[in-house]
Amino acid sequence: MTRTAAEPLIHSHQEDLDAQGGDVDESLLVSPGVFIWTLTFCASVSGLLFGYDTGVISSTLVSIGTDLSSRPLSTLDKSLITSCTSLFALIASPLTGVLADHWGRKSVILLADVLFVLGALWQAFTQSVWGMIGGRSVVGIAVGSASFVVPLYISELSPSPFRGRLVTVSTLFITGGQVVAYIVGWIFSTQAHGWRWMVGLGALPATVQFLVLQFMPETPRWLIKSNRTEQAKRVLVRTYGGDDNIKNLVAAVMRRVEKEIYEEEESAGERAVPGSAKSGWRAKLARINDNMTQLIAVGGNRRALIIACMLQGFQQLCGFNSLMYFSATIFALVGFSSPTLTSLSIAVTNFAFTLVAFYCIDRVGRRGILLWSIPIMIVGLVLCSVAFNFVELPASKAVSQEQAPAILGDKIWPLVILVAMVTYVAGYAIGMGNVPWQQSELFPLSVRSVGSGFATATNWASNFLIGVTFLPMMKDLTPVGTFALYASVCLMAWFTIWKIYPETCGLSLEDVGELLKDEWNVEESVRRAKERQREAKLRDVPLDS
Ligand SMILES: O[C@H]1[C@H](O)[C@@H](O)[C@H](O)[C@@H](O)[C@H]1O
Repeated sequence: MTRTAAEPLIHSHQEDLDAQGGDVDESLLVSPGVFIWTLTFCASVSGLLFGYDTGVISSTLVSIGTDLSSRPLSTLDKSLITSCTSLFALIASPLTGVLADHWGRKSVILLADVLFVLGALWQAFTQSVWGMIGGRSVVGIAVGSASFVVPLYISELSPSPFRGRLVTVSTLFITGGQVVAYIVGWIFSTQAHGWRWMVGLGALPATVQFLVLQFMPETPRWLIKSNRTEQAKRVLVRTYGGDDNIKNLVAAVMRRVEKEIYEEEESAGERAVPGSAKSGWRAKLARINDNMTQLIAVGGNRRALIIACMLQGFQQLCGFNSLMYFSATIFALVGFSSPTLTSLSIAVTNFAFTLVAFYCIDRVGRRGILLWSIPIMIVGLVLCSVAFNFVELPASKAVSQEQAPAILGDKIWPLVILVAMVTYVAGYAIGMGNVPWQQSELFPLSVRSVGSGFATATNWASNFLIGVTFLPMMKDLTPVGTFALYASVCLMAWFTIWKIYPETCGLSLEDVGELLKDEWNVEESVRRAKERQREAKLRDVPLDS
């Protein structure tokens, strides 16, 4: 079999299967091709913007001074500027979830780019606090749309053995964007009006992505659903490589998706009230209404929604973003002389350990990686909570982001807190930080987009909650209580995942739907995942090397 650089490697057993004309197994693919890598990287630029825009706000707030409305920012101004982004993200994700079904996944990425540019320029040129809130809200709509549609786009394009790691690339870009935001913030914070550059720079990658996206295809699954089968076939051929030897594989994927659509349309037909045929926008509204109902009423969809929302909720409620937003404040409180630089260790650890997730996720599995990484988070949080007992905090001063005083006490405990936080963040980045973004694979095609939209809204709602409760909790519940609470949330997450989250690693998108159809199927899924691993070993092909 000849192979060009643009084609994925495929195990030679594939040729035997093709010769026999038998059905084909995606796990025989040995690596993704250049085409799919290129699409993944281009789509993930939205992740970079997501990370950058959410990460840059803390240095922006401390650099604005009196540039807006000719006065210093009040605490209320700061809260509004910070929280409006997550608020608008949470409103936008279910709405653009519906749009992604009608316009296509790519169109929503394009829309998000336009909003990213608009929001960045709006913030950079605004003269008032309300102008800033307006700009941040536009960015919120962009972030809310991009955060669900990019993993959806990637998972619908990816061959199943690589889906986990390809979706993880978008999380790598998010965490990378946060590191870049910290560094840019640090560079520009010393310059007069430097914050305008910090927020304005986000327009650059968005413009580049907008241009590159013109050359990128829609996902084959959306194309098939929109009756564009020839186009879908062309995308699949390029995704799996142009080689004749994979034609059976492409045909098998087409068959699988068409079968799923056929079954879904058949049951929609059965559900339709006789004589209720509508046309135009009425038909569209009826379709949207039907999708929403099906998301809740059909057992498999409901289970998928519960798992996706549960994972997204726990991703935020475990408290990671309080460190992302306020770690400099905490490090200043416990006495580090350079808190901003110390807090960079949080962002860098998050990025570095997402690389570990990238390596492991298709080997260990989604469920597997969560079950062994959450205990690491718990160890970090408990250690943190214990260490805070030994650090004397300035009781007279409220915990505020502005000027937390440098202090005190024994030097060893602040260091223990740093080590504990880094341990927690490492555990988070390996599992919780990225597995919830694999959400799209849980839903069948008919409700994939709306389901992912709702799960993403859960993420942003919980993100908002953590953002507004962290500082009051540090004050009223004390740091010891706050970190102990996050540890107990992680414990709850572990048990819930253990009970209801089946292993989806290596399954095709269509097979995941089958898995959740009648029950959670946890034991069966784990057994089958082990079987797949054994088979791969027997063939001497790592599932995902
Ligand atoms: O997956 C991402 C990532 O873990 C980020 O670091 C975090 O800030 C986001 O909230 C999360 O959704």
